[in-house]
Amino acid sequence: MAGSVHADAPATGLLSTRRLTWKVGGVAIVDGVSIDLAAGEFLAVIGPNGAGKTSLFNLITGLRKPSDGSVSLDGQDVTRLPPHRRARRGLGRTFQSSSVFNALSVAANVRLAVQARRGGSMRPFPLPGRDRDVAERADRVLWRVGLDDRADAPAGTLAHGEKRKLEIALLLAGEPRVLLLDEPMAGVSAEDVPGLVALIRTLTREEKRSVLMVEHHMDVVLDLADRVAVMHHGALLVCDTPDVVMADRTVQEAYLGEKL
Ligand SMILES: Nc1ncnc2c1ncn2[C@@H]1O[C@H](COP(=O)(O)OP(=O)(O)OP(=O)(O)O)[C@@H](O)[C@H]1O
Repeated sequence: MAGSVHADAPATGLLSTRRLTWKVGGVAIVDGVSIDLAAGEFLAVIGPNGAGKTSLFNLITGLRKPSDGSVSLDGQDVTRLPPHRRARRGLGRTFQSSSVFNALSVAANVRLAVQARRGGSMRPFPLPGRDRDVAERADRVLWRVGLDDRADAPAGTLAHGEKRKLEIALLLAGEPRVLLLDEPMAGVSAEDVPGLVALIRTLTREEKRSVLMVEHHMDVVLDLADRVAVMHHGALLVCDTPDVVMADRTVQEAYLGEKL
């Protein structure tokens, strides 16, 4: 398996998995995956439909319990921790299906996420004084993703591209050290893709965040990723630089009949 981590190697990444496995009815949906995500690294996870990419994310964030193997953050085993405890340790995730409250304003959605991060209640409207720093933090995050001019709009009225930005804002509100982006370009119109790619590049490279991203658009993957992990039938086929991965014959074969 080119460029990948040996299953017995110590967990050296900011985020590491070892022999991570999830079986359903005896079938391995995720099959012995060992990866290391270094601090400041951008690792893309690709693979044909049904390869197990979202399931791998679910195991890393704790939404699913593995049948075998481990997940560690900063060298600490978090395999048994529930999702909110992993989030508190710096693991943040966007979802393919939207996690936005459509009836609330864009700003109120972000304030809720900031409050949740600070261990506050989920009150949708800030109180004066005590919650001022929450509102200020939310404003900063909205400005950061370029949604400050849409702060008062109901979230349900946002266009697809704007909604993706709001999902990224909700993620940033949690102040994560490791960002898990699940298909950030899904549903985004072709003309909005470059803007969203530029935003993700700025948020990650300039601020040296570590990112694990599942994405089907290969041009986006090649544009952003330092390394690419390819999954097929639940297992890791290759994990290496984009050039090496694109030239790999087993990868071409895995994608047979699909556009790479
Ligand atoms: N809860 C479940 N029970 C049984 N099978 C499941 C479950 N969740 C996922 N699967 C199956 O596991 C396989 C991997 O699914 P997963 O969504 O992880 O793939 P993926 O690589 O993210 O696919 P896509 O690119 O289409 O989003 C699929 O065959 C899917 O049907």
